[in-house]
Amino acid sequence: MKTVFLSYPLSSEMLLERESKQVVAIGQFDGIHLGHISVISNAIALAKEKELPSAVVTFNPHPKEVMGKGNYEGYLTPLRDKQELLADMGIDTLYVAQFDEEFSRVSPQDFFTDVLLPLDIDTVVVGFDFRFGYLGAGDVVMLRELGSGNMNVEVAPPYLLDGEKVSSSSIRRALQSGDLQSANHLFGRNYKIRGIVIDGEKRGRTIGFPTANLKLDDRYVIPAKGVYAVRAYVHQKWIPGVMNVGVKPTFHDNVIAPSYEVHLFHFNENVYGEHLTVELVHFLREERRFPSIQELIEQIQADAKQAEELLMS
Ligand SMILES: Cc1cc2nc3c(=O)[nH]c(=O)nc-3n(C[C@H](O)[C@H](O)[C@H](O)COP(=O)(O)O)c2cc1C
Ligand SMILES: Nc1ncnc2c1ncn2[C@@H]1O[C@H](COP(=O)(O)OP(=O)(O)OP(=O)(O)O)[C@@H](O)[C@H]1O
Repeated sequence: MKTVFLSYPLSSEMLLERESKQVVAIGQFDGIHLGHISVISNAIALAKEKELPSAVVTFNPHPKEVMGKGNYEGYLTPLRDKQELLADMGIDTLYVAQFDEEFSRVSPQDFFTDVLLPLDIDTVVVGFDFRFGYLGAGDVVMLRELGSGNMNVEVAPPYLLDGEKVSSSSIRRALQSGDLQSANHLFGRNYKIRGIVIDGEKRGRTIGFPTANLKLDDRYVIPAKGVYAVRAYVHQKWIPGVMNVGVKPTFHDNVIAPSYEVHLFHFNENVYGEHLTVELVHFLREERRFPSIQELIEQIQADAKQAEELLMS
């Protein structure tokens, strides 16, 4: 998959020499959840049928990060994860439109004329509630009007699960409240985060549970504080383990930023400075303050046993 970065207004260097038209899905697609997958698969199927290449247009940073003045809760799939997932799905080109204040003020008409038309689109695929342009003033009715005579417009119906529209917002809420099971159900896969292993306080070893402390690579949505059964991709293998996301209240007061600590089972290799991908499989319990270190150790032993059983089943 090629990734092409676009900034507004588009220049000719951003537009590759094209041999044919293409089928393009447009959206923020943070999470690449089941709803997004249905829209994108629609584009891929149409592209196959028409023997044309497939593409996705997305926006980066997330418009809510740019417009939200720092209140943004984080990404489910930062750009790198999005690229990986879309490449795996078989998308040929990913267009990443640089989202900034100026781009946010582009009208729906100008977005169509200045961004979509130059992409040489045969068919554009969007979800039923797609909005575009300044203040989200453009919708699928307007897209069909603008498209008429220029390109086909395909609108994917709502993708529902248990009667509700699958959305990035509902997945963010589920992750933040410890409902990992719902989040993973809505993703259609397990949530993953990626980070580099940094020095911790080196206490883990002394309590019998050495942990790899992660500094996340991107501004991910912070999952609920607590203990998770996980698998980590390290040295080309998926290794089961437990992760604590939290502030270690047994040892610290007034810590705000949570740490991500992973204890891998039956693993004794040096991973400092390496990048780990951690897949969150089950939420086990909330983080607690223990009256003694011994009680914390006993609880971690129980967590590890429970995680190992769950991950084996
Ligand atoms: C599975 C697991 C569960 C944990 N649960 C808690 C907890 O409930 N409360 C707490 O204060 N610390 C908890 N911790 C964090 C430990 O206190 C921490 O791993 C230890 O202090 C080592 O920290 P360090 O690697 O920064 O040295 C947990 C750690 C693991 C691996
Ligand atoms: N459940 C769904 N069914 C069908 N189309 C969807 C669904 N969710 C999103 N889409 C479509 O996918 C594209 C990207 O949507 P977007 O990422 O804004 O959706 P979202 O998951 O609802 O996000 P948020 O919760 O942040 O509003 C849009 O074209 C949108 O209409």
